[in-house]
Amino acid sequence: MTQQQGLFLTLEGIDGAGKSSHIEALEALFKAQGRVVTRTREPGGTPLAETLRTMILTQAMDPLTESLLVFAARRDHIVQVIEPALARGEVVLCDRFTDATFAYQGAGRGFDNAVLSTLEQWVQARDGALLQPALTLWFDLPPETAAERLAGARLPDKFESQPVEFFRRVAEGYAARAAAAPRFVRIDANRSREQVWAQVEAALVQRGLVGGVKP
Ligand SMILES: Nc1ncnc2c1ncn2[C@@H]1O[C@H](COP(=O)(O)OP(=O)(O)OP(=O)(O)O)[C@@H](O)[C@H]1O
Ligand SMILES: Cc1cn([C@H]2C[C@H](O)[C@@H](COP(=O)(O)O)O2)c(=O)[nH]c1=O
Repeated sequence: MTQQQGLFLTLEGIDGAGKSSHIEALEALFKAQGRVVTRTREPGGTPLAETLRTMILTQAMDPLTESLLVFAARRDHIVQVIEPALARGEVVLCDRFTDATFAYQGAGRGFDNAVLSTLEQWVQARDGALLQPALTLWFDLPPETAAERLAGARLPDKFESQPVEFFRRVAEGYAARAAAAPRFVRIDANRSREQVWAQVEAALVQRGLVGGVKP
């Protein structure tokens, strides 16, 4: 039997946009197609990267330190989890990846995009190219609505405690990334869960990544 090609798919959006609410159904959808799925997240996905995640999400630090820790976690995640899973022909579903760094540290914190691009080159170099997702589902939701959804849902972490202006900049960062890369699919997240899921499923079907099977 020929091995299937690995597929790297990421979910992006501001905090509270609804990514995590759909990742389980996405996993089920690919499994229903006979695919093996590695579901993971950033920052995190390995013991070392999860330790770094705790630091990043709980401790105050300057934007360069934050960026270096995010990319250090990413490097370990790529080497230990993402690349091996892709080499085995699996579907890697990752809750956030480098677009989040450009959106949060770049647009949100105002950190230098050129430095982030250099770190990206170092960390994601792969056979003379850059490891990038094949598809990025961008959950686009107004920051005010995201804040309403998160209010009372859980205790806010360091990023979730930021004012709405921060998330406006992060959302603009995502919009700029999406305009520059055809791998992005905008999901209108300001809809019911069912309507959001219908857009996700349609995006995958349109690109021939899954058949029309319901999970
Ligand atoms: N379409 C929707 N309509 C209303 N509420 C929603 C919808 N989708 C998700 N929610 C709720 O909004 C909150 C945030 O959703 P979720 O945790 O999936 O967002 P997220 O993008 O993963 O956030 P984070 O990145 O901060 O983890 C949750 O309480 C969830 O139940
Ligand atoms: C990958 C990545 C993440 N962040 C921020 C974005 C979120 O606020 C948290 C992760 O929390 P989630 O509930 O798992 O979404 O980390 C960041 O600032 N930079 C990054 O590169």
